Amino acid sequence: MSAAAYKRILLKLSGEALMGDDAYGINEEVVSRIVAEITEVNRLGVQVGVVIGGGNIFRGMKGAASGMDRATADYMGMLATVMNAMALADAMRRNDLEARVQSALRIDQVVEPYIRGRAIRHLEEGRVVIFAAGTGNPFFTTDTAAALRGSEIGAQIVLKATKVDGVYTADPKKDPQAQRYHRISFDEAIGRNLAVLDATAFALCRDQKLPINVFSIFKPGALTRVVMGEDEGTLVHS
Ligand SMILES: Nc1ncnc2c1ncn2[C@@H]1O[C@H](COP(=O)(O)OP(=O)(O)O)[C@@H](O)[C@H]1O
Ligand SMILES: O=c1ccn([C@@H]2O[C@H](COP(=O)(O)OP(=O)(O)O)[C@@H](O)[C@H]2O)c(=O)[nH]1
Repeated sequence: MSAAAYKRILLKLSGEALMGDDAYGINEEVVSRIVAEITEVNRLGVQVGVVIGGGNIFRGMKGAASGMDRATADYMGMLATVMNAMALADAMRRNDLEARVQSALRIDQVVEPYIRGRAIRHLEEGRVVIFAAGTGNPFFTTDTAAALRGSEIGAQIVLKATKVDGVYTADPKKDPQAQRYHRISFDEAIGRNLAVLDATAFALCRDQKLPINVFSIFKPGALTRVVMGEDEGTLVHS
């Protein structure tokens, strides 16, 4: 019997974190460690949906800053997440973990389109579903996609695995005095403009009463600890 605290989770993986110490792209070692952790959680009987970012390949804001049309740049960012999703699914296959990629943008020869009912069915069958191409809309982020897909599939929590080990009073990369919160309410996180998630994602999770746990993608065993209901990172709650 599983002693996990959740039956269904939505895990948001930072694209940038997939680079590891590389300057660009996907670091094999990082991906296989993440896959091993997801496999462990899957074997505990937890249904896992994943939203993956694309920042290791392309970020819309960066394209727009250098003069590109913002929407065009954002579509490129969404396509970057599809590549990451395929790499992740393939790493899962090599680890004997069944996975399906569903894309919010149609590329039927490559991956399944996003169909909510089918995604839920895959989850019930014990397959990991990787949601690619974010929300399918420019001007959004994969954090918002995580809040959206998490709400749609009825996940009990959104787990944001990122470069920092929780939510801080200020950006810890800029302010060495910043203190980590153990728990924080949505109202306070939004009110204080804490930028670890974008405001749209925070607002959607708050409306849906969908808690978020922010933790470090680099800390071995952290994902399992969060899933077991142990104290790890920061819990953002209603
Ligand atoms: N109050 C805060 N607490 C924690 N991290 C913060 C905060 N404000 C800004 N950040 C920054 O948010 C980043 C994580 O968010 P983001 O860049 O969206 O990551 P991801 O690529 O995982 O989506 C961290 O690297 C951190 O520097
Ligand atoms: O619903 C979405 C999700 C993502 N993106 C684009 O895809 C890029 C990659 O996603 P994100 O920056 O969220 O990835 P991460 O920060 O997790 O690496 C973004 O910069 C956006 O340009 C988008 O336009 N709409």
